[in-house]
Amino acid sequence: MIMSVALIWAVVVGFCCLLWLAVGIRRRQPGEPAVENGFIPYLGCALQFGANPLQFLRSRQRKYGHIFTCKIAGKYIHFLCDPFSYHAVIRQGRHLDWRKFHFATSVKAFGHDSFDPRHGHTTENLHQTFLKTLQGEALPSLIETMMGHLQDVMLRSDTLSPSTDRWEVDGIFAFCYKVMFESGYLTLFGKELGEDKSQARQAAQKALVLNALENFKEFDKIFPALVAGLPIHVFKSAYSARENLAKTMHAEKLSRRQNVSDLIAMRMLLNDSLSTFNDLSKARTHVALLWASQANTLPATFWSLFYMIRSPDAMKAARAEVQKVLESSGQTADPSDPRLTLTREQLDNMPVLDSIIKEAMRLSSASMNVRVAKEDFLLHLDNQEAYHIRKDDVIALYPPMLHYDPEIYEDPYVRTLQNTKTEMTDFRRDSKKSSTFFRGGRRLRYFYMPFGSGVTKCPGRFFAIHEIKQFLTLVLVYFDMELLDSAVKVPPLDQSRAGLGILQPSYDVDFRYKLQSRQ
Ligand code: HEM
Repeated sequence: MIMSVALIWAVVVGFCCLLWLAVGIRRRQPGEPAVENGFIPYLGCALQFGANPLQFLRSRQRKYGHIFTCKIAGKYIHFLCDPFSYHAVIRQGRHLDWRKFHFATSVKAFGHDSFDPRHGHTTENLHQTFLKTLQGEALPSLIETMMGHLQDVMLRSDTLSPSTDRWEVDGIFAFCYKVMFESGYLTLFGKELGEDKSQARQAAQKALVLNALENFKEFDKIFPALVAGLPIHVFKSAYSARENLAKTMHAEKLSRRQNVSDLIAMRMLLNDSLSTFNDLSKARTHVALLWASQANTLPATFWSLFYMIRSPDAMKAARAEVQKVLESSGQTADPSDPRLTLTREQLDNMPVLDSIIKEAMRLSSASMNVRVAKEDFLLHLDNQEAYHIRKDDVIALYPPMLHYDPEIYEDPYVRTLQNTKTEMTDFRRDSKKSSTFFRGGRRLRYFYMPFGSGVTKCPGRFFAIHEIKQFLTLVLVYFDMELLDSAVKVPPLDQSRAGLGILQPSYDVDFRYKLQSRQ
């Protein structure tokens, strides 16, 4: 009896294996890139890729060359590793769909109805909404509001309560998280105070932001799993965290807030006028924007502050730059009346901070640029080779392959803020000069891509750089800061989020800060 059950199982397993071999794996057709199906049905190479994406891609690049195909979580992904061919993907955009993947990912993660106009829930051109409300004329007011909130959070509220005669010890990531989250949240979603400015009202407002922060953290933890396709219901606490956030973003709640950003105000209007979304779906679209505005900014701020504090040279140069900008605008920092302002032009003219932020992001960004083939087509690469791509296959660019390429960035891991050979790391040069980078003697068009590329390039990138610059400016003018361990190692990147943007540190790094005393 036991023998026959074992035999039946063996036959079933054997049959499944044959079925998988017959239909579950792809065979390379003439003219196609080399293909790796991986050993695990559906997942394919997902685990090997996930363990160390850069190492995985480099080893396949050595084996197969500029382009190869890997099955990952049910999708066939063509990884393009030749930076000179990145332009080819952008040029042949007519064969590629950038919306499909992005819209589908947002629906999966945030649970709202689709933004894809082809699905008929809305006619809003989301891309235009973002450009109108995050760039150009919309930018100065975002910057001004953020600067006010940053100073309120650092000095007026009880978030930090720093003093001149006592060092406070905190993790750098924890510090950046609480200051940037609260300031960014209030900048986008405004404050619910109305006429009532009583202490009780202020406390309720504070509690709302703190709850949002906790819910955001809980939800953000499982974000990679959602993108990989796992349903949110598997993660009970993350699901309720997301829904708690959505509850605070229903139209009637948001309409009570003051100083809501143009982005959220316009999205509310267009949700009502151009979509058939129900109230919950509308609220969830705002949660998606909260995530987009914070998930990368928080770790990017951490890495910027960490690398700056860690390098005495960088810190000295940054302090001098900040001092110069304040002097030239006739401002002095007064922590008891914190009202510094910096215009967009002044912020654009801070090459030292610019370099610190850009280098910090070069070393920590891992956003994968993804396009889906609309039809079978021939992808022409820079070296005149051409490859057949099948409909619905994915083409991916993985910028860390550039960011850590020693032929582009000499000593890519150690050069931060010490090497003066290239403009991006030379924090004394003028950032307005266009940077040029080469590989094998040829000038590169694409060498730095933390914000993505082409049509899907992050629309919030100017605001993001400005808000991190404002943050660094303020910590430099108001605080003295030191690492607890001046020889501390750079914490490893948490690779579980590889592909999704700026990676977080695997663990936090302690520092101490106190208010600068003024004579
Ligand atoms: C250091 C900070 C930031 C980084 C590194 C970053 C990076 C990115 C990346 C890589 C994408 C996807 C691009 C693609 O898929 O090809 C993206 C999309 C987006 N980002 Fe950012 N981002 C940052 C900050 C912000 C901020 C502060 C905002 C808003 C206030 C924002 C709003 C958005 C939006 C709305 C999208 C979706 C665009 C679309 O689908 O059309 N981002 N960002």
